[in-house]
Amino acid sequence: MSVLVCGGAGYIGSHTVSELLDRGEDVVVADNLQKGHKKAVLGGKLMIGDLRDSDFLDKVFSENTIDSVIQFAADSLVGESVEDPLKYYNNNVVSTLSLLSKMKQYGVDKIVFSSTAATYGEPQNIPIMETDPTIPTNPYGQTKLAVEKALKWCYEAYDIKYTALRYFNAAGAHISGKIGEDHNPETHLIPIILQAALGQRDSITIFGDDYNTEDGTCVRDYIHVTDLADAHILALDKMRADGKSNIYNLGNGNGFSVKEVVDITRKVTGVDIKAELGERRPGDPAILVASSEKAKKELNWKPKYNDLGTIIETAWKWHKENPNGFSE
Ligand SMILES: NC(=O)c1ccc[n+]([C@@H]2O[C@H](COP(=O)([O-])OP(=O)(O)OC[C@H]3O[C@@H](n4cnc5c(N)ncnc54)[C@H](O)[C@@H]3O)[C@@H](O)[C@H]2O)c1
Ligand SMILES: O=c1ccn([C@@H]2O[C@H](COP(=O)(O)OP(=O)(O)O[C@H]3O[C@H](CO)[C@@H](O)[C@H](O)[C@H]3O)[C@@H](O)[C@H]2O)c(=O)[nH]1
Repeated sequence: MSVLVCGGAGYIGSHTVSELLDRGEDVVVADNLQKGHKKAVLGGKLMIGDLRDSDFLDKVFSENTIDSVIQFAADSLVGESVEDPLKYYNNNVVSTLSLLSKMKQYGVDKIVFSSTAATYGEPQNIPIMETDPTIPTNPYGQTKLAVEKALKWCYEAYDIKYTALRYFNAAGAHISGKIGEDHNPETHLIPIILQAALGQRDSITIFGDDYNTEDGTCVRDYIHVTDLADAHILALDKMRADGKSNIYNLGNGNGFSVKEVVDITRKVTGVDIKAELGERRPGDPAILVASSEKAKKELNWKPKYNDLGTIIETAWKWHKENPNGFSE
């Protein structure tokens, strides 16, 4: 029996594939490589295709014996989603509905879904709890919330068990340095600062310093990618054991402002990275910090990388050793 990892050639997906392989699971990866990389998939079987392609999914489900699915495949840039919402509804909602139809058809009844802190929108409480209101401020978060609702109804109607994991900001790279974050174009804060440290950019731009936060810049909760990967496996284990559906936040509970992230990265790299002030980026909430108590209690999730300096060190190792990312 295999775990099907959709989007497994991407950043978080490839780190999860690595952890699944380490614990002896059979893995099938389905990815259209629009953002992913062949070299990021460290083992298992890679099948290249799009989740919206029904024939492709028939091939995936008929050629393999799938026990459960982990669904990472999506477009996931807040700013781009504001500019092009249809792209986000099309990929994020249509792809996952297409996948769910095939799961129903082939009798596969467990899915772990990559959701996001962006489902909450401008939070009413910090840290954010799973029971807090979900009012997304951008189409990206709205599409993820739409899928969460679809999962709930599919659970009730077809008994497809789901775990929606609402990640906060994924960061860092595999401790070994063998895989890491390689997005093109890169838009995420930490890799952008590291590109500046490598001299690949002259400077970075801070998107707004007039937010209602201590130093005026946005505050985020950065969680190590391997800690995220581990939570997916614990979620699978739990669904296999109790057959229940659930939603969990995954963050490390500490908020860091953009300016603080820049300062810590300067210390880690020893480079005096130049930071300029720019306009706010549309769709950005001021503060997103998680309460992950539910995941710790119910999944027995124990994040290992609690210090942001350590998280950035793992990313720095990857970027220094792979300044041009993956070769394919
Ligand atoms: N990176 C973060 O901080 C973060 C935070 C919260 C949630 N998420 C969610 O986690 C998931 C993974 O994020 P990531 O940063 O690893 O992204 P990523 O872009 O690196 O990975 C996504 C992968 O899915 C593939 N893909 C996209 N659409 C596809 C389709 N229609 N068919 C087949 N493959 C397709 C891409 O080629 C890529 O390999 C996404 O769903 C994202 O929304 C990410
Ligand atoms: O050049 C840059 C890039 C980012 N930022 C800021 O840095 C913070 C982090 O931005 P980024 O790394 O782009 O992540 P987010 O926009 O917070 O989104 C990430 O985290 C979300 C959950 O919190 C996920 O849902 C998204 O998929 C994922 O991209 C934000 O306040 C940005 O405005 C800058 O100031 N300058």
